[in-house]
Amino acid sequence: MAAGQAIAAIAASAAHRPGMGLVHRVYVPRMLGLGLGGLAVGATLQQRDALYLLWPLLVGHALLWPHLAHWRARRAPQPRRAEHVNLLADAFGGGFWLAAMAFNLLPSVLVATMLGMNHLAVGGLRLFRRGLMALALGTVTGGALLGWELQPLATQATVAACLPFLVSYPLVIGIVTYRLSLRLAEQKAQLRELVQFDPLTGLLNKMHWHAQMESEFARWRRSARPVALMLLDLDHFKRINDEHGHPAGDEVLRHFSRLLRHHVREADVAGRVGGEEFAVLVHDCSAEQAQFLARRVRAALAAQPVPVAGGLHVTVSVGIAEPGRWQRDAAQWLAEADAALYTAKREGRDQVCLAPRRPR
Ligand SMILES: Nc1nc2c(ncn2[C@@H]2O[C@H](COP(=O)(O)OP(=O)(O)OP(=O)(O)O)[C@@H](O)[C@H]2O)c(=O)[nH]1
Repeated sequence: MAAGQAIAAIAASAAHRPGMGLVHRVYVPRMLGLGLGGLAVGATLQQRDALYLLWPLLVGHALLWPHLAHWRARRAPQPRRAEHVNLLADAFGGGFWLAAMAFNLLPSVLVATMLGMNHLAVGGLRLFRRGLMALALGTVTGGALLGWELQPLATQATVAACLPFLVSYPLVIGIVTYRLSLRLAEQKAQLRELVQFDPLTGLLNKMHWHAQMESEFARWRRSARPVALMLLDLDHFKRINDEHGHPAGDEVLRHFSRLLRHHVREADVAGRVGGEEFAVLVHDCSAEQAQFLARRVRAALAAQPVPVAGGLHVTVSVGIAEPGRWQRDAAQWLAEADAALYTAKREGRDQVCLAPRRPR
């Protein structure tokens, strides 16, 4: 993906309010969890001939609450916080049903475990602890309203009613987690693009190109494999901006970067290191050989006017330097290429200059 697309993708996701992703992610699991959990609770209520009044409450909680919770969180100024409150309300409701089921062991453990899993997944230990408190509060409320009873054994029908919840809910959570991890990997790749590449040209940006230059210099010190550093600076670029506007200047930069990419090899490292300044690390190449490459780039630029403002003729000045034992560090290597570029500018532009050779 080009760096420009990465910016657009990240900007698009930033356009959503923070926390909306969470609100959408918990919607389906809550619908399924409460729907199938409600089935297990219903079977237990049936088993113990519970209060008639509990049935509409159960239907409302299992079938209506997930939509109400989603609607509430979507409209909240802070969706993430609202969703956390919803999750605590889930726990309170769960606690109430534990008391209403007279702590029937299988559905009670199932409900408490699934709630705990949700809280841990969404808000870590902090939400888990708060969820436990909400669960306890719901249990106390249920016990106080309905009386404290203990009927831990489940009938066959209750066990059967627990199975769909037991089987499907972890699978759904698995799918949600997998999709989340895919999204995170995608965003990580987008961020990597942003950190490394120049959004206008798609070449390496200054910071990353400099890092490559440093490691290339270190590699050369170890192996002495030839490498040349080429600095290319478009001539009188300010005039292009002034006479034809900034967008035309941007098109010139894009045009030149395409041309540069076309002429260097895949292994060479090209970057945009300033407004209209580009740099290439040309591998397995002496300064003299790099000079041929630079002349080819210069000739190609001269032969292909940039397709803006009826065809703009642009020229480029180039400075080239090799690494040498006399250089303390990569910065000195770069300074020599820069001095050669300065010579090319001073001597009339549109030309290629080599840094003077020194004894190795
Ligand atoms: N369109 C556009 N212009 C840029 C960008 N970045 C820097 N510039 C412009 O590039 C111009 C560079 O001008 P100078 O440094 O004076 O260089 P120059 O006009 O090319 O002159 P010489 O290098 O001496 O030939 C400035 O006008 C900057 O505003 C960019 O991303 N897009």
